[in-house]
Amino acid sequence: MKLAKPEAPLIIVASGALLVSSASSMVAPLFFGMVVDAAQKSMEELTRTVLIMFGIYVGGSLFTMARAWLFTLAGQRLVARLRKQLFTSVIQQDIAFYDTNRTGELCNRLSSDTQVLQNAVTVNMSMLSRYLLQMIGSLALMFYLNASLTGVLLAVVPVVSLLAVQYGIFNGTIGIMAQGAIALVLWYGGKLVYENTQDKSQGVTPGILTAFLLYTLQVAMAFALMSSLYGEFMQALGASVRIFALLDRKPDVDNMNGDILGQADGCVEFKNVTFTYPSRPETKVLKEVTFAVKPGEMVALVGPSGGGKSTIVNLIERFYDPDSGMIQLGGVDLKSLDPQWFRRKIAMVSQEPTLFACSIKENIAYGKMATSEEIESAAKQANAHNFITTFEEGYDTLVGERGVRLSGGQKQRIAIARALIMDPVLLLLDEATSALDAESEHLVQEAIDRAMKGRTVIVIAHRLSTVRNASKVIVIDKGEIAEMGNHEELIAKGGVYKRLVLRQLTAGSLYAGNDNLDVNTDVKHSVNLTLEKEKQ
Ligand SMILES: Nc1ncnc2c1ncn2[C@@H]1O[C@H](COP(=O)(O)OP(=O)(O)OP(=O)(O)O)[C@@H](O)[C@H]1O
Repeated sequence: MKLAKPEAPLIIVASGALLVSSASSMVAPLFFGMVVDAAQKSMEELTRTVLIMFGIYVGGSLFTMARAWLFTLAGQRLVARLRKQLFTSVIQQDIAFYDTNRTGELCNRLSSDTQVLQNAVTVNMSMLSRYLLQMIGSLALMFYLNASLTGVLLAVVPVVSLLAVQYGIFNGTIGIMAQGAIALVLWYGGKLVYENTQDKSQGVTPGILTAFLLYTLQVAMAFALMSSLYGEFMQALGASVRIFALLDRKPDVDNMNGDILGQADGCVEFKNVTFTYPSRPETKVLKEVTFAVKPGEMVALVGPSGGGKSTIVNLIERFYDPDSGMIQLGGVDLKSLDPQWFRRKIAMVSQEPTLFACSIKENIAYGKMATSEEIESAAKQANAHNFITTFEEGYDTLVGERGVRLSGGQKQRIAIARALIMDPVLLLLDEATSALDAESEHLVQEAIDRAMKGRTVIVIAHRLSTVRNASKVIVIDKGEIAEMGNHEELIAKGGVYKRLVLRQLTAGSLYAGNDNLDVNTDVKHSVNLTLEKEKQ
């Protein structure tokens, strides 16, 4: 596996330690048996054997510790790199990916799936190799020492293993008691075999018998523990399939390649754009949409809720690609431009701005490395400076997760400052419909009006006053352009737009089902005048 390459030396050393520690546990029962026999001979022999056994035990333990430490180290390094690669892959994905993948699941991929994989390739793998080595080594030694006795004792291995797998008898106090009971049964069973067979003549000593019993237990235990690893390996298999699917996923909207234009002029053109959200392939959200926005123009998108206004904005940012047709920026197909480049030329202020859990300063300077002066100047233009300076920490105030420590109006003004600091050629705006108090609303509106000056603006308009100032109003209904023209022309036309305006005048809303909208009395008056003129 390419991923494990840098850890290869560590894993090789760890495997060496694994071999030595497994060998020591393989010979341990034999030496225990030798102690039993030595006890019947002389004190010196007993001392010598006990010392050798102790040496093997201490040496084996040291290698076991080294093995565990090295495998853990290799595993942690591996998982750290895997997480970095996964994170890079996650943040490179297109927006469509986030429409279908939940954040919680992605976090799981990064945290627990990688952890499961780490355990599998290091701890579980080393345990499996150790048990396997222990089992094969022990069996080989037993056969070498006495084949017929091995045959008899091995008959009990499946029973003990089954008990162990079924009831987990190797854990806790019950485990120790169960092991003791099994050892007793084996001891008497073995003794019986020993006394009633010709093995007596083959030099089976009580020590060898003890060693055999311990080996039988060891083999049974290794077998049981190996089967318990099966579940963990299956889990790791699932985790690795999910991880590698994510690592290998190529975003549909390619972020890496594309041209950089010398100058971006803010001119936007939609040519027969048809679009379906990948997460809802059965519904066409935009149908053959064609319009052009000239540099410096202010264009308002209006229409009933769900008509496709935000979708148009999403497509300009190239969060998605159209199914057919073309979107051009500065006369060039958006698909052939470098998204990282053109997104720096476009700023977006949405109804619910996304703030990050850091300071106000960092939130404003999110799109650009800016000086304190630039940050302050942007905040002043966005009517945010005054409220920021009332905070004890000023621009260093932490806004909390998603900006929870700020009011709706304050969040919007921070978002406007963030847009202004970029000095974008194209400003995409979604006017707030959320209920702001009159003071806050006025400050936000003033900031928006200021932000619009001197650049191309496409605004999803909710206020009649904005629409009236727009050089072009595009009415989007059910994914199609229903009408296009300026306010006066569209009122004169007497179509969808006029009905929307009338509804706003009667229900206080430019859109069906939304009555939070503000209509200034003077605007109402002017529209009424227009409508009356039209009647005459
Ligand atoms: N990410 C998405 N995945 C699937 N469908 C979506 C997605 N976003 C919007 N839609 C659907 O696309 C259609 C157009 O939505 P859009 O948000 O563009 O409308 P809108 O005119 O901006 O509405 P509103 O004024 O309520 O914001 C709706 O039917 C909506 O349900």
